Amino acid sequence: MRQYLEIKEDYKDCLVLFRLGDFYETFFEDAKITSEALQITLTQRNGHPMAGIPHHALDNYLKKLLDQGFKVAICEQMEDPSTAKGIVKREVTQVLTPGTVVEENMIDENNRYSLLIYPAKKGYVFVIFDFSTGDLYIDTFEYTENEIMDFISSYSFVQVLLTNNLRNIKNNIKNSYPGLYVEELEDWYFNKNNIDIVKESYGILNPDVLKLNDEEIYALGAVFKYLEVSQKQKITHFSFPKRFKTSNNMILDSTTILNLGLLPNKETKGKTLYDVLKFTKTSMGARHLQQWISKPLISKKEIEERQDILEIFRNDQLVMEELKEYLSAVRDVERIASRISLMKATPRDLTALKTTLEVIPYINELLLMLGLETLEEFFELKELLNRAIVDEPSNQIGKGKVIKEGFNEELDQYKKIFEKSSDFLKEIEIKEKEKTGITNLKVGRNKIYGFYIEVTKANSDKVPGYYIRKQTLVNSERYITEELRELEEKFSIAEKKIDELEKRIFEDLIRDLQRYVKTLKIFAENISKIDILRGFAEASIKYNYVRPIFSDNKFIIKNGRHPVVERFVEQFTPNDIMLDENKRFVILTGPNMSGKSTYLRQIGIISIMAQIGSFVPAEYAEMPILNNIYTRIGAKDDVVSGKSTFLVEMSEVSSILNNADEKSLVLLDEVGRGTGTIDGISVAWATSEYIYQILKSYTIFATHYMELTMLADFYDGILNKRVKVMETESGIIFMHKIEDGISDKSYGIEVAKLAGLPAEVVSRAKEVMEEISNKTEFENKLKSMKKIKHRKYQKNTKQLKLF
Ligand SMILES: Nc1ncnc2c1ncn2[C@@H]1O[C@H](COP(=O)(O)OP(=O)(O)OP(=O)(O)O)[C@@H](O)[C@H]1O
Repeated sequence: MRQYLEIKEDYKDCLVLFRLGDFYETFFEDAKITSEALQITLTQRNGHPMAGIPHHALDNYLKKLLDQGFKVAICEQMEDPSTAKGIVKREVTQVLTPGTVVEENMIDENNRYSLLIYPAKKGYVFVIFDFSTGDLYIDTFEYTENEIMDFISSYSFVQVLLTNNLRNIKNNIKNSYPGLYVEELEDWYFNKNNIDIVKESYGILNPDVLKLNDEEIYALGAVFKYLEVSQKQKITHFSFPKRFKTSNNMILDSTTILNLGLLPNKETKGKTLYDVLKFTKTSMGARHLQQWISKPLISKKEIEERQDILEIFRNDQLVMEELKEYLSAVRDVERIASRISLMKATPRDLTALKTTLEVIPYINELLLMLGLETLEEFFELKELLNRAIVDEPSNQIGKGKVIKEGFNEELDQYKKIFEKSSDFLKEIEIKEKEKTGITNLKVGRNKIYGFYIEVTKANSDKVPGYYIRKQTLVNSERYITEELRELEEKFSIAEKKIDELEKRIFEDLIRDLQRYVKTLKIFAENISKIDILRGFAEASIKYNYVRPIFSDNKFIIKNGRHPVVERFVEQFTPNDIMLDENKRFVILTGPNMSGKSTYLRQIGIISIMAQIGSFVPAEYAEMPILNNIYTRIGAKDDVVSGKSTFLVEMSEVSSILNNADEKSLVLLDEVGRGTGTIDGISVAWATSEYIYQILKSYTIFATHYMELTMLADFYDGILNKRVKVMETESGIIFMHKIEDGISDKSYGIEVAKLAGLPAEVVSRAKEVMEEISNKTEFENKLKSMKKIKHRKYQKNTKQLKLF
């Protein structure tokens, strides 16, 4: 127990799983927590609480603990208990958190991004990394605490690390995401010699090649230090840091990713753009698809390169189908490479790698037929794996069932001795039967007692004198002979040697394979691209998408559809948009539920699809390459920070007005609704003018404020559109069709009726409306709006930041 307490002292923040024989035990407070979390029995040892899990079921239980946000330290026996003198030496061999698991059976195909937040002089450095794939991004963001929360909400992080002076953010995260693992890192994680850790991890002499500033290097060093401490080894499998903000990509803000339903989270799973486009066959492809969607391209050349490949697949559907079959056999090489680098690869990983390498030539054959670039074939690696690993290896190393015959002479020799001894056992059985005349005599082996000759009690009198009694069972006796004892010794030595040798050979092999990690990761990226684009081709055929073309000053979508909504409604009504440099602002009016938000989102999503290289749900699309999309859709309270709906709304508008430009698409839904009508209209009016005059962004503004439609009288480039509604005897029918004009009524009461409000309430509402709707008043308001003085904005962005 003293040994346990000493170890626990160093791992106070962890649940310590302490190996005792065939169990991992937990003690004291840890035992109470573990038994509760895993629903296992709480027992006692010397009067102290204890709860244990069988060693073979570790992964299963570990997964449950990590999923519940615990940090777990695994304390192993460092020597064989049967030969150890005194107390068996034990050490913590690894510390696991949700962001540091890489074991195949504990994680699904999705990326497992962790986020480290480090306060910089200006803003915060974010390091976003996936330990299981080695993918890493870094950047400095001038975010407010609320923007940090938004950022966290739009990416499904598995853990957040932060410095200990960010308590407020930590508490906010804890309140908003109770299941998310959050850890404060002490100051010593961040210091000057982090530069050395970074250099070592990347094997570089000069960190300048990483193009990071000092603060970013510290933050990155802290990540490596954290991982080194928890994994107890050097970390070398990460890719060079990629910038989150690059000039090659659109940087979608988290609000837009959420508003447009681009990537799945718990609530939107199955109903996002990602779900519609996920025709990928490999886990790597699926993960990279998420990355593509969150970072659409802005280079026409790169987009068109993707489109060209897609088109090639699309034009040869037979090959496309065949390729699908082969891709299905491709395993998660990206993660296998990480496990090789971390010395955590299993025999199963190597078989998976072998299978993958075997299908590459077939994939390459198809790629060649299509005139596409082929993939690296790794001949040498394939040959090595074929030579080293048996076809169906056991996942338990040390039983002689992993390393192939011929790979290591010494191992082969002991395996032969082992096999011979088994044959010899059979011979002894025959011989002893003959000698003693006991026909049901059996020669066998028991894990604890070793070799034995078993004779039933009925035949005890026939047992010869040279049999030495070893064990008494209910109906039989077990004996040993001198010959058998000698054989047993040889057998045990061989068994032990096989165990030692196979483990060592396997370890050496993995170490040797580390030279392939970099190229395997490049392969992973290349095959993901093929997988995704093949999938885009399949989606484009199945869902009838067209290839968009890009032109600077036209934004034309004919008969466009919302790719997600169209999958869920019986009949989707397609709609057009036609904007250009002179007509680039649409005020869209229409009743609730008529399809305004869908239309708005559809234009955003189609733009994103176009810029990730996919075809789009439309009959024709000619669009500009946008450098960003900004959205203000839906009103939500920010309970955590205590901000009202209106304040959240205005913060978002402020961010748009500070960032959008003529190459942006701005989608506004109901701006100003969170406050009084007059205030709301005024803010919406001023915002629209500013966007129109100064930012010149392509904009669609859906609103209930009829008054805003008067903007079109002031500015030639502002258009009024409405959603068509049909009035019938029994109520209104939504046509979901966008047409020129202004929605003349708000139909609020009609929608209330559709929603099932009691008939009396609906008819009373109509009565009240008759009485209060004063036409003259409305007309007077319009008249006074006509008199609004023109205002020419002067661009002065510095003063704009309101929140
Ligand atoms: N073009 C369309 N074709 C078919 N169905 C549609 C179309 N657009 C919208 N719908 C259906 O109508 C529903 C309501 O659409 P949407 O949310 O866009 O309305 P809205 O006008 O924005 O409403 P609100 O003002 O209340 O937010 C959608 O969930 C969808 O089922």
